[in-house]
Amino acid sequence: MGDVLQLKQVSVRRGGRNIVDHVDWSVDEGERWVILGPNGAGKTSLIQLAAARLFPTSGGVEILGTPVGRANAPELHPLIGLTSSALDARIPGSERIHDVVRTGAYGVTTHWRESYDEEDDRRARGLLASLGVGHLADRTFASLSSGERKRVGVARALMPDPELLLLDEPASGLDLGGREELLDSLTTLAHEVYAPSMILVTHHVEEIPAGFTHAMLMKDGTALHAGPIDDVMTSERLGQCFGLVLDIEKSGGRFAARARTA
Ligand SMILES: Nc1ncnc2c1ncn2[C@@H]1O[C@H](COP(=O)(O)OP(=O)(O)OP(=O)(O)O)[C@@H](O)[C@H]1O
Repeated sequence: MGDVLQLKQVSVRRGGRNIVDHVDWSVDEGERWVILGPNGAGKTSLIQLAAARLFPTSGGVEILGTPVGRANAPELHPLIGLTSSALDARIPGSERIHDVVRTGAYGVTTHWRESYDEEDDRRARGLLASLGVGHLADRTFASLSSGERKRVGVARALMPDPELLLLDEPASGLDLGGREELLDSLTTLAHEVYAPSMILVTHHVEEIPAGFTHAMLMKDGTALHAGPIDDVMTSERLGQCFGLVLDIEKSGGRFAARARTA
């Protein structure tokens, strides 16, 4: 098992402590995971391990059946789509949106000497359209709203047709309309036959798209609970993770949570 991603007793040590602490985790084809946890729990570190952009201090990571090391990580990168605000920050503001998406095929953030064929152009246009931002293809990255940038980021991450899609806080900073449009796009993507396996990090249960299958709750670098989403997303488990007494509800495949009042 763990044919997409397998972590065995993975720790990452920084500043004299384990920021990821003995994590075991398996992600299989077709699964869509959400990772939740308080600030500093280790969620982004875990995503970076899954992206072969961070390496364990101890333990082993396998991506798509290949044990990951610094030497072979670049070969794995085209198989992994990644979107995060750190990556968005590296894209020059003057870059044309069509190029922002096309350069995702090479995992670079600015158009230089790579060559593209008609199929690449068609794919970039198709992805922008499927994320509802096809009309922005000729605009510059700097001219987009944060919600539009997030959707362009997902289109870019999908450009190399990855087998694993990693989304680090894709809905952060979006207004209600922008968040709902993005989640709708992700739910549509989740239900496509050839959709990649997905891992999404968020701070808010309301930002979990319908159709996600599994959840991990992280705390202090550990995987406190991990498994099928309805087993993990309970008031008791989520409350334990965030140190709160919570009520959690699910309706139409979406979750909502709030602190319990006396
Ligand atoms: N190079 C480093 N040296 C020391 N500590 C680090 C280093 N990199 C990360 N950390 C710490 O590791 C912890 C986990 O960070 P990480 O970004 O993975 O958490 P997170 O759950 O994504 O947090 P947030 O929800 O706030 O984005 C944090 O306490 C962070 O300060």
